[in-house]
Amino acid sequence: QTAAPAAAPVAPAYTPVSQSDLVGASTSDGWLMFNRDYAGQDYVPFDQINAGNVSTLSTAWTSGKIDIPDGFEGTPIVSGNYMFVTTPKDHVIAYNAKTGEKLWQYDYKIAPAAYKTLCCDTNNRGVAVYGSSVIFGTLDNHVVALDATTGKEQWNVSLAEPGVGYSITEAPLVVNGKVIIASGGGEYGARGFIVGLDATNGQQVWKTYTIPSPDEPGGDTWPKGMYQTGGGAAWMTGTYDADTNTLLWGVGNPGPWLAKMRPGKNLYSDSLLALDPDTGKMKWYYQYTANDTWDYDGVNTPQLADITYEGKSYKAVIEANRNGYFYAIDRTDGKLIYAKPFIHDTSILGIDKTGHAITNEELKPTLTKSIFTCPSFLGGKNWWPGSIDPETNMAYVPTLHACMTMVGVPVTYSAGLPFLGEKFEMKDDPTSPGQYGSLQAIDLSTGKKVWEQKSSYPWDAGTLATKGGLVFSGTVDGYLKAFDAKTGQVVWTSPQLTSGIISNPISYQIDGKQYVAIWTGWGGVWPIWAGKLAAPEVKIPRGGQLYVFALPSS
Ligand SMILES: O=C(O)c1cc(C(=O)O)c2c(n1)C(=O)C(=O)c1cc(C(=O)O)[nH]c1-2
Ligand SMILES: [Ca+2]
Repeated sequence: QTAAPAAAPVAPAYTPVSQSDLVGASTSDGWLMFNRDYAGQDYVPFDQINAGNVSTLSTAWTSGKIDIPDGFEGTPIVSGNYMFVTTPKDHVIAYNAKTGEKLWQYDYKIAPAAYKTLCCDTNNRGVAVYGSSVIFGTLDNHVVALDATTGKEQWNVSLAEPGVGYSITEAPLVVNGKVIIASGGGEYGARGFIVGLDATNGQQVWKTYTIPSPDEPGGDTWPKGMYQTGGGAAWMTGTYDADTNTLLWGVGNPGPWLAKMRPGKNLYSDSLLALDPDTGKMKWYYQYTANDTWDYDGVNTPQLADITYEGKSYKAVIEANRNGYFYAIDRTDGKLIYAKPFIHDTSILGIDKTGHAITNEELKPTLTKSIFTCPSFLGGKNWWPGSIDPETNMAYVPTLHACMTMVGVPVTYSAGLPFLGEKFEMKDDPTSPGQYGSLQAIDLSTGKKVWEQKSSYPWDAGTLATKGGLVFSGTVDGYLKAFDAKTGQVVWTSPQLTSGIISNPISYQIDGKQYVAIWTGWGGVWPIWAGKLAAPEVKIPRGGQLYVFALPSS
């Protein structure tokens, strides 16, 4: 390249990221991983932006519109002065996080076969940073490492063929020099797995299937041979307990969807797995929904929190599950602390003496029986990460309110085709018709709702809690909002942005200035699968744009 050097961006210096930087991510000025820190709290200890001044928040810089019509689900990662983002088509872009200057762009070429096995839109939720690498997964199942300062490829490995069911949508997590990442593909019967790759060269160190073979523990919870097409995709980034060196990772729905075809608990579908990050060996598991027939993937972020419940202290892992229950589980042994419904729920009847959900067997469809149940197959909450505020002791949870009809249909497995065995249609929740979403604050020491902001739209965006006493989240019609963390009152609404928001807001500081960043870019699962319920969103313009907000300079 001989282009005019004066126009070339001056790349800021980059400080390589170490394992101790990742362990200390919660006190960093950046946003070093998908959920900011290993605990997965999506909380920043910054209070420059607060209830007193948030009304003056304005745009510091934007990316300009990016003309891709699919859902922008990526969480920007900020390390030093660099911000790394992904587009739904596996492009990676580096910006100067302070000025918005574009530093480089890497255009991954997705194998066309990959597009036929994407259940829920074309998307990429972001990168991981480690050493001088920026690491991400692709829809055709590669994991790629780029040089953070130049965007040049360092290594590129393939985990599975495209077109047979697998696809990677999640951001990797790096622990102890290993890139931990997993596939999606539960709707295609692809047998789920999680891998640990050597971060220096991409070589596989371990691979753990989420669905056991007959000779492994849990293998007897499947009818003969069905584990091979049993789904169980671990398609959302997990978290990590550094104190006990334990990885926590959620597992999705079993395949096929029609449970009557696979009697048994179908471990480890819809479960939380505790794994050794160095070997992939399982320490314990907790199954949220046994023998699931409703697509209640157990993949929502397992968030670490130290809580008190009924007078006792626990090292807990918190998860607002797709089955509509808000769980607190002891993260030292996988035992339930409590689980409480946070939406209208007919699929789950309560919790039994062993601490597990009692599923409503009457509301499981067969080839001849159609059922109506709540929540819908998109769950009481889908993948959008919530946040945990240690000061208010609350979890801020984006929730969905809808029900569904469902009936069995004959299906046989064929690689690369949907493996469902059910037909379904989303319906209004009779207890809250026309109200498809809410943002809820839940007290960690009771599991009970403290406040709720209802919306006619689904609540399709993640949340960010800040020490400034604020909770940020986005709306389907394109507004970023700040809520008072204690009361839920709206204290700031952005101007209407170019598209709807289905991503997770982040915050970072550079040179003593606090920024809040968010992608717009409507898409994701709702417009594809919500049927008539998604009619109001047809008018929402498509295309992505990254917005970065800050207080005006005084
Ligand atoms: O079982 C799976 O493998 C799998 C994967 C994905 C994905 O990778 O995005 C989703 C789902 N399931 C799913 O059930 C779902 O509701 C969903 C929503 C979204 C999205 O990006 O909005 N992805 C997925
Ligand atoms: Ca699924």
